[in-house]
Amino acid sequence: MASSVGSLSAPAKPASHEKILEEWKQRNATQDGKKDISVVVVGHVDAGKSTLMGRILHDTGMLSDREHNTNARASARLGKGSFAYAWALDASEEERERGITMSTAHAHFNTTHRAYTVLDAPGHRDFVPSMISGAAQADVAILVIDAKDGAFEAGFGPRGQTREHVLLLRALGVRDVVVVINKMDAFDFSPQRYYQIVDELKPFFETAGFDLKRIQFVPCAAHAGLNVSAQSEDCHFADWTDGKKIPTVLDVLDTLEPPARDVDAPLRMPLTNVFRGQTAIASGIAAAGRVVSGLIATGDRLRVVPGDEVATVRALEQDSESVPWAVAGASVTAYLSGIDEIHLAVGSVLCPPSQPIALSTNLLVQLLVFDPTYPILAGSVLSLHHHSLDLPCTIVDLVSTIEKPSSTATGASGSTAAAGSAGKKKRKPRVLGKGATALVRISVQSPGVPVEVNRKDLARVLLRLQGETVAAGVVVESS
Ligand SMILES: Nc1nc2c(ncn2[C@@H]2O[C@H](COP(=O)(O)OP(=O)(O)OP(=O)(O)O)[C@@H](O)[C@H]2O)c(=O)[nH]1
Repeated sequence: MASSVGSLSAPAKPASHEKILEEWKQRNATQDGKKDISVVVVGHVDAGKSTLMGRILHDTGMLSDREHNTNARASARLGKGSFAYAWALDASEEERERGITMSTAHAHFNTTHRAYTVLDAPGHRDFVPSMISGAAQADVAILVIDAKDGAFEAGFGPRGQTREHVLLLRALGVRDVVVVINKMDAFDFSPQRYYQIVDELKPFFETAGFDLKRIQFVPCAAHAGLNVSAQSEDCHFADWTDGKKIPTVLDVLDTLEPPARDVDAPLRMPLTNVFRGQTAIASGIAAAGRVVSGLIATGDRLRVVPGDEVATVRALEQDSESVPWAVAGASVTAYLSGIDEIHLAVGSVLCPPSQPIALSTNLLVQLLVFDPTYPILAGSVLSLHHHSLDLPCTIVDLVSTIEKPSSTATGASGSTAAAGSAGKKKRKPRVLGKGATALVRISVQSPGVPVEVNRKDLARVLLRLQGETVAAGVVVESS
């Protein structure tokens, strides 16, 4: 069982939060239990994200042979046999029909030392907001690259999603990325192709502000299951390193460290989904999301922000199991009573009634500007993304900007260079240029956004304009 949840044998009446924290800290100190990590899977459309996850779920026992065989038969009937593994995550009829992921799917699997919650984000550019919502909840990321001839080049090209996804990950605070170079079967597992891709990606990661020590590369062929959980005689990865074993995707995932969890802070649980659920665990109004800070326990009375409604947690579900409590880092579904569904929405935050999160309509944001097609000026109306919330905002004032220095303009991204490095500072610029860092005032409509400037997880925002992510940043002041 994951280290952030209580056991099923806990009493119906919850222990005090102090006792829960004590138990959780003790468990962590003795390394009893697996560490919880949430991972978002990103990459250009058709790179093989869902196939890789389906394969991982199968190899870790979360998708049975029977379920997989059913998917294989049904997908073959539609002439889409190659999507059999992807169907484990692409569950809706439209997704299966079109062969693409449209919403972010949730699944769970365990490696030897870790309990993973996986968010399989869509690769298609029309669904970037879902990807943002997935990445905002993630501790680490898997970036899937299609190694096929022309496919890597298209994905990494100007219209490809590889670049945008890497920049978004960095902007959303993800620091560890496992780059899975997939479809290596199409190149007969050629080390030349693999290292060519690695060599092109590395400078881009560096320019985007990642620490290369935290970027790990793994070759695989997800569809055939090569180097996902085990190597096989058919793949020649072993030959590349004089017989020394190349780590598999699961080997690498098993070594990632979760970030420190803010368990002592008040509960903050932004909702990613609200629905009427009926499972073996509970039924009724269900609110799913990630515990960003603090802890949640059955019996808790919680305030829903925005609004002043209070609900009671009747039951909690994590990894399809009933749990009495969960702490920061866990993705859970809370079954609520004493509240009407209309008071809950995607983007609402569950908080203790005595310490609700504040809502702000005026934000001072430190921004990193990507490569906008349309100019960003004072008065521009954009959409602001904060966790799963997405609402219109207006740029009220361009306070200052530091233009991208020309020496970094050659970065592989061509879009965001080393932010903050010695560029020229300009007060009251007329427009925000590509690659600039800027301080801007933004207003959003009432009731506002639940941001907390002292907590990075809750201070990050992204700005989009006409279906394109144009800037990312951190709120430094809010009112
Ligand atoms: N040759 C080869 N094809 C693969 C491999 N992995 C996946 N594919 C194929 O690539 C196609 C797309 O796979 P998906 O898993 O749906 O890709 P995706 O990245 O999840 O797609 P979106 O979510 O829509 O962006 C399918 O036809 C897969 O069978 C692989 O290792 N080798």
